[in-house]
Amino acid sequence: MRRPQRRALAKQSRAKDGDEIRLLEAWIDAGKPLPGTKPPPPSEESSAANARARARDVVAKAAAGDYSDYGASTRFDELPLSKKTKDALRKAGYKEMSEIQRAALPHALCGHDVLGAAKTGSGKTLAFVIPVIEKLYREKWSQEDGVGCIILSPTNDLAGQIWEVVRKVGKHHNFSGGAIVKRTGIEQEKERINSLNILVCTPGRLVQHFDETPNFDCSNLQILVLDEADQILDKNFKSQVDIILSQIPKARQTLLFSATQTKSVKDLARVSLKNPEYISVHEQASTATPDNLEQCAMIVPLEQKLNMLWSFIKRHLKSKILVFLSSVKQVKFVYEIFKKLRPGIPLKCMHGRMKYEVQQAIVAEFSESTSVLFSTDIFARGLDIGNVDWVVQVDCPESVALYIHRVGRTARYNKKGKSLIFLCPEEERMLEKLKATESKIPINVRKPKVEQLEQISQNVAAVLVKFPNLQQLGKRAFVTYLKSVYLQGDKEVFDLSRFSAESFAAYASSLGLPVTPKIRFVSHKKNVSKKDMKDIDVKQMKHKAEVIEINPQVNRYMLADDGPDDDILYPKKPNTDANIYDGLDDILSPKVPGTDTHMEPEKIDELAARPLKKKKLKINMHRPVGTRVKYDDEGNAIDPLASLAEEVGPEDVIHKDKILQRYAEMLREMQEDDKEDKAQHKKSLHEKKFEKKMKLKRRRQEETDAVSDDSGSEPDRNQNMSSKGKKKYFNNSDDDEGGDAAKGRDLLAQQEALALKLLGKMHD
Ligand SMILES: Nc1ncnc2c1ncn2[C@@H]1O[C@H](COP(=O)(O)OP(=O)(O)OP(=O)(O)O)[C@@H](O)[C@H]1O
Repeated sequence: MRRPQRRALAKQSRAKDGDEIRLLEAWIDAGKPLPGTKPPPPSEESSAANARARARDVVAKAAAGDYSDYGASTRFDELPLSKKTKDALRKAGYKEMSEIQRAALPHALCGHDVLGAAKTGSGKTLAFVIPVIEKLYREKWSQEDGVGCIILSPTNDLAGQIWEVVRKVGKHHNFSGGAIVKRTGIEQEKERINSLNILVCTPGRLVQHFDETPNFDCSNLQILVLDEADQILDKNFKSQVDIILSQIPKARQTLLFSATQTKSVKDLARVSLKNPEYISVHEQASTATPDNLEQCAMIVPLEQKLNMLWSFIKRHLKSKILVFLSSVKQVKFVYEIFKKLRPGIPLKCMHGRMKYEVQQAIVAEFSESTSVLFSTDIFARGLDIGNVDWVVQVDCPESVALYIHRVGRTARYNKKGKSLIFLCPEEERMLEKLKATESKIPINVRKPKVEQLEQISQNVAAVLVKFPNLQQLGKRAFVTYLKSVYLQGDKEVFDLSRFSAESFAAYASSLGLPVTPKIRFVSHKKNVSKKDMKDIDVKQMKHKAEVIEINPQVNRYMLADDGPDDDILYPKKPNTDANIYDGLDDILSPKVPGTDTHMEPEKIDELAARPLKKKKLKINMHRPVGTRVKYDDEGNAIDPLASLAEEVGPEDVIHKDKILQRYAEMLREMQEDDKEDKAQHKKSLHEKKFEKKMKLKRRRQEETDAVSDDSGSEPDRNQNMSSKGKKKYFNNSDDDEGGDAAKGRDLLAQQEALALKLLGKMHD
């Protein structure tokens, strides 16, 4: 009895969906925004009650065939969205649209390709998730239709986060989908991937499925989304994205979003956008970063960075702080050391070498509690953690764009936040870039209060003595930091030759290391695959912790999931928004009025307290690729040619001349051996022959003796016979043949002996 009822209900619901889809399609078509149009500013009279009434009115009119121009909507419920989506949005607390949502949703809903740019934390995720769900709903997509949408994200964690938003918004719909991340094994994924309608994944994982999953089919794809599009389209993902684009239909909708959007025509041509809407809602804004973000920079010499970070944390024990370092080793080292030194606030660390579940657990914990999270750039883009008070960049970001993404982990969606970046004096150029008008970053330079700077190098050294394994980690943190600087593409900012050998030594000692680890920079073969290069590095690091070779072709991202010290201070540049920095008084820096951004030399002397006068390393970073710079024990660069002899060890290179010489020697030896063998063989033949002769002689003698004992005639006959026999023995043709055969055997034996010798020599 129940079954027919259920079937009837399903039928009813399908009919209802069908009606709703017809209504939505008519509404979308009738009220769609004209290409290139932006929404008008929201009207003033929007009390919550008014807005709700207006939304009800809009929907009622649409149902009656009077479709509104939804391009001007300010609330989600004024848009031509399915009831299921609206209900989910309402339950999740999303009512008013953000600026990017207002601008992008009307275009995306009516099927336009969109290239969306808006500040970090401004709600870009919903701006692409809603159109995805609505498109599949209107297409009546079901499990049997296979993959209808792919959302690409640069990291697994971000893919997981986006999937959660898809789940939240699509919870009343019947789509299947998932974040294809390393949590589930690839084999399990292969089994289910063809039945998923919405895939959220990294380009690498998707390509793996194209390569390995039988019958993996995306030929029905309706929408492709690239979150953090500029990163997905950059050279690090190029080959993977090209494969993906070759496997999906060209007739699709494409949505590209990022806070730092690509404007490269080449990039956009690759994704074959069709009349895209370029929506950059904050293009006219005075800042590229969130308005509620207070930003500050400090010039900190390499060897004082750890002290500075420690002192900062000790003064912010009630804050949620996200700290960016440039390599996994640094993250691990700083985390382990600070944990041992107990600053009085929970510490966490996160990097790409962790299991996905562990990363998720850490993110969840960090969201909940006041703590310090040390992280690589795996966390820099997209991740949405509530209420981060401070973002501290201990190591300089590789670009202004990365700076924007890192600081964007705080001050999200109307919340307040603060950020602090430590820059070495050698990286001063980055400060200029951040302050450049076109960067639109209102950053304020502060100088720390020296008296509040805690010197922890000795404590760190004591920890290393107690925990020797941390010493290894310290060495690796040291070398990977230098490595990351060396591998940076922007040599205006990252130039190791600007650092003195003494600052390296002081940096090593600030990490508690008793000696400065040796570093060697090497260029490896061209055309080595990224994976191989990574392996080379890892291998080298495994067996020689102190001498690390750096391949300039190793991409920086490879390290990412793999720092600096003293305070030099810039006087603060006058800023018309000076009072927005009031909240920063509590870092370690009093405000210094003035316009000059030069370093104060007396401060450098006072604070850096460097043991020796700076001596510049003679490193030519602009040398042609393929040459190697080596350093001696003091850290001085050795002339590449001078070090060539040393570099080319017998085990490294096989010399052709030497090989030929060795072969000639072997041949001579073998010929001599040959002569000896022949002589030996001849001798042994002679001996045998002689022995036979003697035997015969003896026998004949015996016979003669026997005959002489007999009667007369017979012995002559016998003698004749024996002499005949003797003659016959030596002269008959059989015997002649036997002699040739013996010669042949001898020759064969000689050859075998020779071959054996030759083999023996070769093995030697
Ligand atoms: N309309 C809205 N109303 C209320 N909160 C919203 C709205 N849209 C988004 N949010 C919230 O704002 C926060 C940031 O959103 P989201 O992660 O989409 O930002 P983003 O622009 O993608 O940032 P990023 O550039 O860092 O990736 C999230 O916590 C999200 O839940």
